[in-house]
Parts: sequence; C-alpha cells; structure tokens
Amino acid sequence: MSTDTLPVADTRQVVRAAGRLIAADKGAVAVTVLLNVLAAAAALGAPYLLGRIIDAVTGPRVAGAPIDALAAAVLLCALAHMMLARWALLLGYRFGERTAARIRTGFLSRAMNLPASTVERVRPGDLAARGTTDVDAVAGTLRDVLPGVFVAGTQVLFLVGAVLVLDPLLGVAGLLGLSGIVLVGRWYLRRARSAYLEEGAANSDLAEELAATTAGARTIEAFRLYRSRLTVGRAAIARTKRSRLATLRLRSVYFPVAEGSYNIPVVLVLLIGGLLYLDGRITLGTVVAAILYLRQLIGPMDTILIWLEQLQSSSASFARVEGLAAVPPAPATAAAAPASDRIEVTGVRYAYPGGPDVLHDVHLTVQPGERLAIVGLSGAGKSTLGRLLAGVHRPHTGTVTVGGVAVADLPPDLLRRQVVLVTQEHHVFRETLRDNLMVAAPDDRMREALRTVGADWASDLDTDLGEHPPTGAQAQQLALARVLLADPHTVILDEATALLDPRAARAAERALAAVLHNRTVIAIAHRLQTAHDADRIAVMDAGRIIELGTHDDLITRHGPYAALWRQWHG
Ligand SMILES: Nc1ncnc2c1ncn2[C@@H]1O[C@H](COP(=O)(O)OP(=O)(O)OP(=O)(O)O)[C@@H](O)[C@H]1O
Repeated sequence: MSTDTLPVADTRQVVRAAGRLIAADKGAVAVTVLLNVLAAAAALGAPYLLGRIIDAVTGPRVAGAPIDALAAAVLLCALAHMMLARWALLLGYRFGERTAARIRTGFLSRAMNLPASTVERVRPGDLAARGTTDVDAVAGTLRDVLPGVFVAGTQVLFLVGAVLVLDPLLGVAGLLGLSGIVLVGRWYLRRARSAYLEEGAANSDLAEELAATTAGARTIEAFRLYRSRLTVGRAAIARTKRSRLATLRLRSVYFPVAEGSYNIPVVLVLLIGGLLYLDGRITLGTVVAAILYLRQLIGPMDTILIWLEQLQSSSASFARVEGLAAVPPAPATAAAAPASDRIEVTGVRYAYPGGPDVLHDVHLTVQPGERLAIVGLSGAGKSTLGRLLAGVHRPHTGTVTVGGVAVADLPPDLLRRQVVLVTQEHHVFRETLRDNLMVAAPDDRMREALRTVGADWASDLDTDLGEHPPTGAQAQQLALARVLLADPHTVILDEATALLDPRAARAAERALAAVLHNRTVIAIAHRLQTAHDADRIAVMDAGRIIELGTHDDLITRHGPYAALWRQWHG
C-alpha cells in the first residue's frame, strides 16, 4: 500500500536543469549557436541582394552597375545558408544524442541513490514510467525535434529583425499580419492531438470488428447473428466516419486559413510599401526584400508550429524526470560507526504517509547473538517494525539505533554490514550472476557463499540471469548468498520461507541455518514453531508489543501468546 508520488520539478528547476545540461556541453552548444547564427545571417543575404539588383535595374542607369556580381553573391549566400544550416543541424543532432545519454545516466544514478524509504513509499509505476516513457520522450525530442526547431527559431528571429531594420513601419505591418498564423496554429494544435488519437482508435476498432466478423463467419451463420454483427459493424463505421470528418474539418479550416494568413503580411507590406515607394520614401528594392523575408518565414514558422505540442509535452516529461532531484537525499554519513551490535527501539511511533499511526510507543532491546521472534495477527505491525529495524523507514517519534547510531542514518554500505532485511521479494536483475550478488567480492568468496546456501546450479558466475531466469527457490538462494557476502551481524527475516514448496523449504531451511549461524536474528514468525525455537518472543497487537519473554515464560503467563500456542497445538 503505497500512497505518495514523486515530486515534479517546477519551471525554475527545469530551466536550471536545462542550463546545467547546456553547460555540460558548452563547447558544442557554442559552435552550434554560432553556425545557426551564420546560417540565418546568410539566409538574409539573398533577399537583400535581390532588392539591390532591382534598385540597380529600376534606378538611374549607372555604367558598370554590379548586377552580375550581385547575382553571384545571391548564389553564394544561398549556398552558404544551405551548408551552414545542415552543419548546424548535424551538430544539433549530436548534441541531442549526447544530452539524451546524460539525462538517462543522470536519472539512473538518481534513482539508484533514492533513499530506500522513498522507494518504499512511492507508487512503483511512477518511478518506472519516469525512467522509461518520460526519459524516452525527452530523448526523442532532443534528438529529432529540438535541433530543427532551434534552426527554425533562429531564422525567424533574424528574418523578423531584418524586416524591422529594413524599414520599421513595414516590419510592424508584417508582424501584425503574421499574428493570424499564430492564432490559427494554436487553435489547430489544441484540437488536433485528441482528434487524431480518436481517429486512430476508431480505425483499429473497425479493423478489429471486421476481423472478428470474418473469423467468426461460420458461427455467425450457424447462430444467425447477422443482425447483431451488422449493428456492431455499422456502429464502428459510423465512429470512423465521425472521427475522419472531425479531422477533415480541422484540416479544412487550418490549411486554407494558414495558407491565406501567410499572404496577409505580404499584402499589407505591398500596400504600405507601395504607398511609401510612391511617396519616394523607400526604394522598390526595399519593398521586394521585405516581402521576400516575409515569404521566407513560412518554412521555419511551420516547423515551429508543428513541433510546438511535442515540445510542450516533452518539457512536462522533463519536469517529471528532473523531479527526482527534488527528493531529499539519504541522510549524510553518520558521524560515528556503531559502537556495538546492540539494537535498541525506544518510544517508537510510526505512520505511513497520510495514514494513522500503525506503531504506538514500541520499546525493545535486542542483544547481540539473540534470536527474537515477532508474532501477532495480520496487520499487527510486524513487517512495519521489521522495516524500521532495517532502516527502511524512519520513526516519526522515538529512535531505532544500532550501537547508539540511528539505523536510518547509516549510509548503505555501512548499513549492509549491520542489519539486512530478507523478505519474500527476491529481486533478480537481468545481469550476470556475479552482478546479481551485488558486492565487490573475490570470485572465491562468491562461490563459497553460493555453495553454503546450496546453490549447486550456480557454478558459472558469468551466467546471464536475464537469459536463464532462476526459479523462485533459486532466487531465494541468491538472496541468502547476498546476505552471506554482506556479512551483517543482524538478519531480519520476514516470511523468508513462506513461498516455497515443502521439499524446497527443507533445503532452504538448511541454507538459512547456515546464513544465520553466529548472527543476531529477528524473525517475523508465521509459524509458531519458529517462535518456540527463539530465545525470546515479542507478541504484537495493533501496533504495540503486548508481551515479551521466552516461550516458557509466556506459556506460564497464560496471556495472548499462550492462547495462540494452545490454539495452534489444537
Ligand atoms: N506501505 C504501506 N502503506 C500504508 N499502510 C501500510 C503499508 N504497509 C502496511 N500498512 C498498514 O500498517 C499496518 C501494519 O501492517 P504490517 O504489514 O506491518 O502488519 P503485519 O503484522 O506485518 O501484517 P501481516 O502479517 O499481514 O504482514 C496495517 O494496518 C497495514 O494496513
């Protein structure tokens, strides 16, 4: 039962994270920006020069007017623009690839460093979706979309700037004329995504119904199901028709209006430019250059409008990926290593996020080498206490310490040598057997640990467990081998052998006995036999320890444990 979601980065954090990614590759970014600027500047050359050619042709004939030279320069500008833009795009794609890789590795290392208590608390799907769908969306946009949009954006800025410099009045008229495209573009984008999704869904629905009808033709014949199949088919066709008409309507509004809108600034500039020209205030070449600039805006503006939505949704994904950075880190390394192996629980209360207290004022001391069994009805709080003892959760009141140091404050590598929690969830990674043992130990020690837990199948440490997944019993042996290698002084067992069949259970018990040898054991006991064999028994009820003592003590006390024992013994 997990209730929390991971945080999502706010705009400021997203901007800062983007800044860090850019800074990490600043050389490449600088070169890409420079190439983009040069490409956009080169694109300005041709219309300006064409304007000059027109002025040269229409103006007073000057001998040796450099029309040929101007024409050659037009060609050079066009060529330079093409090459620089391609080069900028190429560098942009490479930057995108590298940055996507950085985001992936950054996410992975943050996810691996999340405090165990956070991972326990949040919805498991949330972390998985951020690591897959969200990271993929951001990477895809960085690789395929952002470089093109950046090139287009730079061009738009330069073109708008050029018209304004050419003649401020013409520039303002052109910009006002362009506002229609932005409006209709936004209108279309808001509706397009859901309309196309619905069209896709309707198409696959229709295909499915048709396939079902043809595949079941004989059944339909035998049971005379014509009518119902026809009704279903007609409904699917009607849905497809509706959805196609809806997207057609969108297109028939957007494309003509967009096409038309691109002409509005041209018409405005022609009108105003014409008047200014007649007034003798600007040359014909300037009017032509301004119109060519406005025409050149169409391509890059289309690119930006088309990708706007994807940029928006990817920035939402990026905010979710970056949200991990906002999780408070695991507490800094405890100042001192534990002074002894004694575990002490003092006045502990605990509640899961948003829930009521499930542990109330729990006190308990576990001596080194002791075997303690915790028993109680389902929901009494046994597993929760186990997780607090293992440092997975932190009590909100009171303390859980080992050798005087709060367990939840211990850094992972130190904690692993103190207390290890063994549960039924034995995770096996799609990695080699060696990597699955999760400690840097010599091969000999790994082999010895595997032998001790009876994992005869695990002779080759390079076996890929992704390709040869272990059985449940083998996964449990792996978990026990990990404990041996971590070599903690205390092991907490939560339902460790409950899942196994009896034959496997006997072998597992032998393995377990070998692992537990010479360690403190706190067993969350589901069979009273385990309790009987323990040095002491803690009986839990509704979040409290209501009895604590040896088996014989508790039997003579005739309390809740004695009742449980009598019941169990029949
Ligand atoms: N992850 C969680 N989020 C919220 N509440 C939880 C969570 N885990 C347990 N609880 C609640 O805490 C209380 C104690 O549960 P806990 O699992 O510790 O009991 P238990 O004695 O181990 O029970 P069982 O024998 O069934 O495992 C219960 O009320 C349970 O519903």
